[in-house]
Amino acid sequence: MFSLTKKTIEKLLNIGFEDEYDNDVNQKHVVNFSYLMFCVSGLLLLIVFFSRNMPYVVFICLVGLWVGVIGLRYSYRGYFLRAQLLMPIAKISQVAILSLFYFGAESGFHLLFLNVIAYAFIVFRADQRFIQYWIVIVSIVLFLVCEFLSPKGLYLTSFDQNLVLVCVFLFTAFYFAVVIRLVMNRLKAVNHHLRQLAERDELTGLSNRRKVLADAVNIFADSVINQESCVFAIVDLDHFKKINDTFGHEAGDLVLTKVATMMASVIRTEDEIGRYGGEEFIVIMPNTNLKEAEATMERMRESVENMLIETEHGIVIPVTVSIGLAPIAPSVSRYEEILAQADKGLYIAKRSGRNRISVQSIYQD
Ligand SMILES: Nc1nc2c(ncn2[C@@H]2O[C@H](COP(=O)(O)OP(=O)(O)OP(=O)(O)O)[C@@H](O)[C@H]2O)c(=O)[nH]1
Repeated sequence: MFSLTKKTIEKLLNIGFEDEYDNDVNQKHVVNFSYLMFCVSGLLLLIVFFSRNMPYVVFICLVGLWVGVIGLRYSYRGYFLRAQLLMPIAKISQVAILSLFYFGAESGFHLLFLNVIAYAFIVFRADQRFIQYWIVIVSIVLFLVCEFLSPKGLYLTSFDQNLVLVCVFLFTAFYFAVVIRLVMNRLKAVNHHLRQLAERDELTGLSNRRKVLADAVNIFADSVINQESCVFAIVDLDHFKKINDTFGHEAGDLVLTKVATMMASVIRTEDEIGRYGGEEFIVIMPNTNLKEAEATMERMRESVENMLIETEHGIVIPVTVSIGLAPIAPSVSRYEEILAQADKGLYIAKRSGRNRISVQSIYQD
């Protein structure tokens, strides 16, 4: 029940846009949310006026509700600017009518101008400052008019008055809380997305060079401090230039992607893998002794060798990898030295005929 309500609300908030990373996504959420709140408050007022037997005002409430639905419809159809603009006009009219003509300023309805001001600041972009300032100025002026002219409205008992004030307070607090939450959630999602873009290799989906080297620094430091074994490996596709030249660059990309996925599936979740550059990858295996690392890398080598990667014409592309391995040694103070050792291992594996692994270790365990 709760998740169904949540899903329905999310659907309503997302009216009129699908792209999660759309530039105006925050504003659109707030616009839709404001319309939802507008409709809900309009409905409540409708009930109040109906129960007080005031058909004339009930009619005005119905008009307000109709405007709310039109706003949502604008959003749905993609007329975002119209949806943006109609909301403050409708809200200002609603609050002004309530405060100046019906309930009077003592009701406290005019505090709802705060919501309009918050709306204006969040929903309009820097290039829409003109509209933003107008909405803020009109709201402030009308607020002051209500406050200082103190128009009298319907006779409200002190209980009625308190009730309205509590409702206005709750409505405003809820509005602010949800709007801040919407903005924060979006910010979090965008930050996450940006981090992904900054840390992922676009082609293979693995960590990119920057991320895997940052991991290397951290894992190296942790291993040294905790005196744990750790092994670095560099994996390089054999004769990759030939694959590109023979089957085309697109086929080369396909090979890189498939091999990367296969390699990532061979290692443990606590291991790290990333694209070092071109057809070269780094694997970092924390908490692993050399024998275990050799076994994992041998499994990786074999898995790649046995892969069946086909071009779109059904031709199988033969792929193998050479791997250089190096464990952390107590005498080493920088991770770059371990990487250099692994690179040396890779060079030897290539020179010895490729499709093999080679260990460069200062000490064997
Ligand atoms: N398709 C594709 N090719 C790439 C990419 N990045 C680098 N390459 C190619 O990878 C090839 C690497 O060639 P080399 O460094 O000569 O190495 P190799 O042919 O694999 O030879 P060995 O490493 O000695 O076995 C170059 O032709 C690059 O253009 C990429 O993202 N996609």
